Amino acid sequence: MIQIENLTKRYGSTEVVRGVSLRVRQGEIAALVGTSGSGKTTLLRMINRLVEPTEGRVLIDGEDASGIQPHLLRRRIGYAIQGHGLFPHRTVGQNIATVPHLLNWSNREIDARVDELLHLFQLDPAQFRDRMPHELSGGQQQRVGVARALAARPEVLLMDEPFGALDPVIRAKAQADLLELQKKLGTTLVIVTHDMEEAIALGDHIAVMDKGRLLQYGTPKDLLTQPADDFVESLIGSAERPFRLLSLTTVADLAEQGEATGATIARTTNLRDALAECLWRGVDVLPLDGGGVVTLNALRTSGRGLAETQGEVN
Ligand SMILES: Nc1ncnc2c1ncn2[C@@H]1O[C@H](COP(=O)(O)OP(=O)(O)OP(=O)(O)O)[C@@H](O)[C@H]1O
Repeated sequence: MIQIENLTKRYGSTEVVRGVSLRVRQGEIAALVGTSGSGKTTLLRMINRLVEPTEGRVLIDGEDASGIQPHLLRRRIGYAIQGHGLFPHRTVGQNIATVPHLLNWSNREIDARVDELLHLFQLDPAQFRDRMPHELSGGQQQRVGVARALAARPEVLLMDEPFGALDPVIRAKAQADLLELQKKLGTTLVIVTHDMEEAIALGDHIAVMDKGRLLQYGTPKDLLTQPADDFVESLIGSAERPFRLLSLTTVADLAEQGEATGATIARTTNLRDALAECLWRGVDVLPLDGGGVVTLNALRTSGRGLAETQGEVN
């Protein structure tokens, strides 16, 4: 659990983070979004004391971070940044081993951990362990960057625009991999992103920042249905809101008995993707994995229901 209490950062007379309080529960993902310069990175870096707070405090599992030596704190908290930040003259294996090495793990333990993480990130150790970072694609570099941040099994992982440099297709894949991994490991995650879509896809809770202030901290649904003010509403994008709401629910909730032709879709498919699939295939019913169907009619009704809850009925 991360508790951020009334955290403020001033440079001279300028307050770049202003009295922010929020909690991230064990195993949850918090996404920090907001305009450029709103203080997201500064807030993130105060969690691992790369930036020292001017006022307020951060508790990690109840322990005041200001009482933990910064270098020890940073070994407990993984940190991954945009453009991966890999050491260019060290192999993939050496990069991943950085923190375990600092913690004096045995060579045997380190080698086993490196291979375990490479497997986890779908990079064959025999093929990738001894490569240099420049011998990897952008997506592979990014995965190694995240693997390195996770190497010493940190309780908390901080990520600053980790997928910002990736193209949209790889980015979606990287997000899905991260979600799966995070569920498996139970890591508490705080991620800074410019991309509301990414925040909605990843965040259990989303923190919206503007000019150093926290405007709203809530679930994706809270933000979509009850934006705290015009700024949050504009960031959410009112035109896309119905689609974003659709992306929060899976077809499993709308499954009906019946049969339909064509390839089945997973029950975890969200309503937006199912709607796109109907339009793309030109059908009004889709078969589901494991039996049953979802109909275009059910998707429409559900979409209308969601729109009504936010007062957008026409
Ligand atoms: N060391 C520093 N000295 C003075 N001002 C700083 C320092 N670091 C950051 N700032 C200022 O603090 C404000 C917040 O910066 P921060 O990087 O936290 O914003 P951000 O929301 O992460 O922005 P972006 O999305 O563009 O990365 C900016 O106006 C920035 O210029």
